[in-house]
Amino acid sequence: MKQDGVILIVDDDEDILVAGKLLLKRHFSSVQICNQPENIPRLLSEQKFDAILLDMNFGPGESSGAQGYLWLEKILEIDPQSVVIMITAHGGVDVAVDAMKLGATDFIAKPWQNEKVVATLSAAVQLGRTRTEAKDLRNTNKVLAEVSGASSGQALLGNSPAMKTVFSLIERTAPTDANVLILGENGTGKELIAREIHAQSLRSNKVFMSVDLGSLSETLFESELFGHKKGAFTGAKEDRVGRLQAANGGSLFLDEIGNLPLHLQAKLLTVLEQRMVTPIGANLAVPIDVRVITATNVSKQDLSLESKFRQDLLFRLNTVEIELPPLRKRHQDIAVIANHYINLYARKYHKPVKLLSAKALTAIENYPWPGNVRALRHAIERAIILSQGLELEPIDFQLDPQPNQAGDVVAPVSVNVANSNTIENEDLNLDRLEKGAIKQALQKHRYNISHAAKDLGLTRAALYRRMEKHGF
Ligand SMILES: Nc1ncnc2c1ncn2[C@@H]1O[C@H](COP(=O)(O)OP(=O)(O)OP(=O)(O)O)[C@@H](O)[C@H]1O
Repeated sequence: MKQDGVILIVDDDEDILVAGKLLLKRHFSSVQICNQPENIPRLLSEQKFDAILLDMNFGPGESSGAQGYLWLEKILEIDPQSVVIMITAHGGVDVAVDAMKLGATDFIAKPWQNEKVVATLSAAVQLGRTRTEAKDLRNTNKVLAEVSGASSGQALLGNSPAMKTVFSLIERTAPTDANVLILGENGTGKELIAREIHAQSLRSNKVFMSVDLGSLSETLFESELFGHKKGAFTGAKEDRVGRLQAANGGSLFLDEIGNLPLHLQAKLLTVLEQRMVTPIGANLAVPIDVRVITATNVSKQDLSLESKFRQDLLFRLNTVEIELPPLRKRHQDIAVIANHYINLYARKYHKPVKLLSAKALTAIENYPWPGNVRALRHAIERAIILSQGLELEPIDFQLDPQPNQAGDVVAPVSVNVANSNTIENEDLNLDRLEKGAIKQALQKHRYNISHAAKDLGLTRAALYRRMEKHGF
């Protein structure tokens, strides 16, 4: 069977070209020949060759190899990944060795032995493919690092004294490698802050790896974080690199760290102390270099309970602590964030940019936003889509009257599906029932997404998707 490989033979001796083509055609999928090296740049620009067989001497009586060196250099200049095999005259080993110092992969001496030529080219083609794959991988990694490492393109906004303190903390902390713990309710912008820290850090051109511990099932935690070897447990069909290892060189953002079970807290602590990670089922530990940024919506008070969170791990994680107050406690941020998203969604939905009416601004500034900035953002998106007037009015925001200033829930909820198997409400529309159940769960758990998701039997990610769908 022919090997998948595209080969180019460059030689001014027609006999060599014909013999080489006849031989190699039987073993490789494509063989091209060229009797004038001047055509090499054009050929390389037209096609990718897995291996190039290049003569050392062109022109009658030439034996110095100078032409071969020249064209070898030219080829590597055009594509440094090229795999070039030199064709040397009998006894021209010195010349071949010099060519290899310049970057040739191997050489074949004339007159050649067919088996040797095929074997050399077969290895060369494989090397060529591996080099191309490695280059593609490097490029993919670079793009991934750029995409994930960038500040997500989202502006971190705020005028409040609390946000000014946060900006200053980010600026001072980012360039150090200090671990940072971000505390705040769901939707306050913890992930945005983590990305900003990474973007302003010396690791900004490396990967930013985010792991939402709130949406992982307990069985997945360990393998997701630490990785596993093939066969380490039922279902481990192949080796898997853990997130800690994948974040090597960059920053690892562990969201909802409060959800990490106690026994894995111990394992994480060991990894951070030793800067080594051992995938499940592996014998060898792998060194890692990551900056760890964590976030949680668990209160500081709860986090300092040894029964819930290992205090030695907490001290490792909270070298710097950033506390993000809920939006209702920093209403000076509301106008600037609202205007930013009005512009963004007007562009997205091809709508005219509208101003907030004075009444609308007062309404959103006085609303307690139990879902914080995430909910404000969704409310703006909905308002942009629905608004028909010249300005955005309070009615466009469909603000629920239920929470009072302190964020306490006081309003009754219209749909009750939580405690009974029979649905008393007349409305059996599944979509509305789902919306009602989500609303009820969010209110019950004061917009704690992890708890609401658990109550609804959903992962956090699934709840977010549904919240988005229903415009929460
Ligand atoms: N200061 C801010 N300026 C602009 N947008 C913000 C700000 N804070 C949060 N947002 C937006 O609000 C949404 C939620 O932010 P983010 O995911 O960072 O919150 P979080 O606290 O990590 O939430 P969770 O605890 O649920 O994971 C995002 O769309 C984010 O862009």
